[in-house]
This record gives sequence, structure tokens and C-alpha cells, in this order.
Amino acid sequence: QSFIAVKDMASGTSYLHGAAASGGNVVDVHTFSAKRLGETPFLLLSALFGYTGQEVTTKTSFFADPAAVSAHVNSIKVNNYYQTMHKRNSLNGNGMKLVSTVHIGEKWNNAAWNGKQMLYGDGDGVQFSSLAGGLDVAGHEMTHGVISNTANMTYQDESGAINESIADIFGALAEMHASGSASAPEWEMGEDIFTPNKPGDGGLRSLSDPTKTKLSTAYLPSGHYPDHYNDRYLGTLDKGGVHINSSINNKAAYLISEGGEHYGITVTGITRQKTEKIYYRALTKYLTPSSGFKEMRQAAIQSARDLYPDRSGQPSAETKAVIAAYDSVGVP
Ligand SMILES: Cc1cccc(C(=O)O)c1OC(=O)C1CC1
Ligand SMILES: [Zn+2]
Repeated sequence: QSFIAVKDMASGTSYLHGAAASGGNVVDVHTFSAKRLGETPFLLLSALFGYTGQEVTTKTSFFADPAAVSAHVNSIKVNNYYQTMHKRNSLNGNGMKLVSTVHIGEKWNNAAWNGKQMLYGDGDGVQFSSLAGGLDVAGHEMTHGVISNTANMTYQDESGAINESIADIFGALAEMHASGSASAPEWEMGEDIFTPNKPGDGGLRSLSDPTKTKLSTAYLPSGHYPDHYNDRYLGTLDKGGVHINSSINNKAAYLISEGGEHYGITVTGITRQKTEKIYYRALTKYLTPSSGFKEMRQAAIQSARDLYPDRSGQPSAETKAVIAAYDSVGVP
């Protein structure tokens, strides 16, 4: 049982209240409800100066605001994932405060990491319901925070796609960790908050089968997200397809963990617990701002070799799975 310190800026009082989170580390979480500044000016302000708005999470209004409660509880769960599974103390490894702001803009169909904190829109009720409601969304945004404090892959083209993929991979892993080992693996992003009126349409992005999620043919002729390097998007939209080509690396990570046959190559899965160690080591030890797909493949193979060494000159099963997975998605 750990406690959450929540400071009420309105009255200046701070208080602790219990949280179901484990790990015992007090997390100083500030959750704001954004003034209706509108999306652009608010994002600009929060990016430039950090959000100086009035914090409104008083004891009563806090619990009356489901988005604030969701952002709060999800940030604790993700923080505990990094603490428990990777011995990482918050996003910077040094106990930085977790700050979330909800109700960004008007019906904003986005969530973001602005370099300092998590931001959540309410969604328009058609494309998205309140994005703060997605635990994997919080995991995704907070992982952008971890990335910015570690390899910090440049958010453009191939390195941006690897940035996005690492955010998806740890977003999914954090959610699966919180759901407990008894629950079935769920490798989809945003499935809890995407198209609330169309259940079962595979979430915003599927890591298990990227081709399940439709994508405008303005991006790719196939009309779906790519699951092979040869089908990557090469245009300039979406900062060079950072949310599109991420699916290629997402598929590789899924195969390493769960196994499967992909374009004629069979990958024997090595479980989530080993997969997350390999990707965390790759992120914190080998990837750099310019890392693209080729470097991602090399970092994952090297991390697997470090953690699960070759035996009598033969690669371990873990290393073999990484090699086969990247071969299967056509990353050289
Ligand atoms: C919904 C959304 C729109 C634009 C950017 C992001 C972004 O954070 O890259 C975004 O959030 C996600 O992709 C999370 C996984 C649901
Ligand atoms: Zn992202």
C-alpha cells in the first residue's frame, strides 16, 4: 500500500491519500484540470513555461473529476511498472514528479508528452472517449518521458518511428503488467478509449497484427498499418510516418514475446518478462537519438546476448527469437 501526496494549490494544503499502487514509493502527483485555454495556446504555454495554471484537484472536485482520477491512478500504475520491473524511479530515474493535465482543449482527440508532463484530451466521443481513461495511453505518454531522459530518439522519420514504437511497446507492457499475469495478453493501443461506439475494432494501433487497423490510402496503398519494412511509409506526413512505421517494430516486439509465424518465418516466443528486459536494456544502453530500424535490430540483439548469453558459441533461444523477429519484418 503506498500513499499519494496530492497538493491542493487552491487552499495550499497537501494531503496523502491511499492508493492501491504497490511499491511503497510516495509519488508526488499533481493533476490539473486545464482552464479552457484552447489547445494551441495551452500547449504552447505548457511547453514553454510549464503549466502554471491553478491546480483544481481539491478533495471534492478531484474525486468529482473522473479524468483527473484516471490520469492520477494510471500514472501511479505506470510508475509502479517501471519501479517494479525495471528498478526505475520515475521517468528520469531520479524520482521526478508526475504531472498530468486533463481536459486539454475542446474535445481534443489526442494525448501528448510535452517534454515535461502528460497531457490528455477529452476526445470527441466518436473517435475517442476521454484519453486519460486509457492505462496504455498513460504508459505510452510516460514512456515518451522515459525516452526523453534516455536514448531520446529524434522524433522524425525512422528514429521517430522507433521512439513511437518503444512508447507503444512499454505502454502495452505496463497495461498488461497492471492487469496481472492471470489476464490474457492484450497487445493493442488505446483499445479502451478508441471509437467508444465501435467495440472490438482493434484499438488505435494493434501490435499483434498492425494490418488489423485501417490507415488512409493517403499514407499507404495497402490501406492498413505496415507489418514489414518493405511496406514502410516514405512520405513526409506524420513527421515521416512516426505513428505508421512504428508498427513494423511493434510487430517484431510482439513476435519476440508471444511467438508466431510471419511472412514464412517462425519466431518462438520468449515471454513478456524477457522481452521487456531486452527492450529496456536496448533503450537505456544502446539506442541513441539517431537510431533507426537497423540500429534498433542491433540494439535488441546485443541486449539479448548480454542478458541471455550464447552457449558454446550458439546464440541463446532469446537471441534467436530477436534475430528471427527482425528477419520476419524485413529489418536488415
Ligand atoms: C492519440 C495521439 C495522437 C497524437 C499523438 C499521440 C502520441 O502520444 O504520440 C497520441 O497518443 C497516442 O498515440 C497514445 C497511444 C494512444
Ligand atoms: Zn507517442
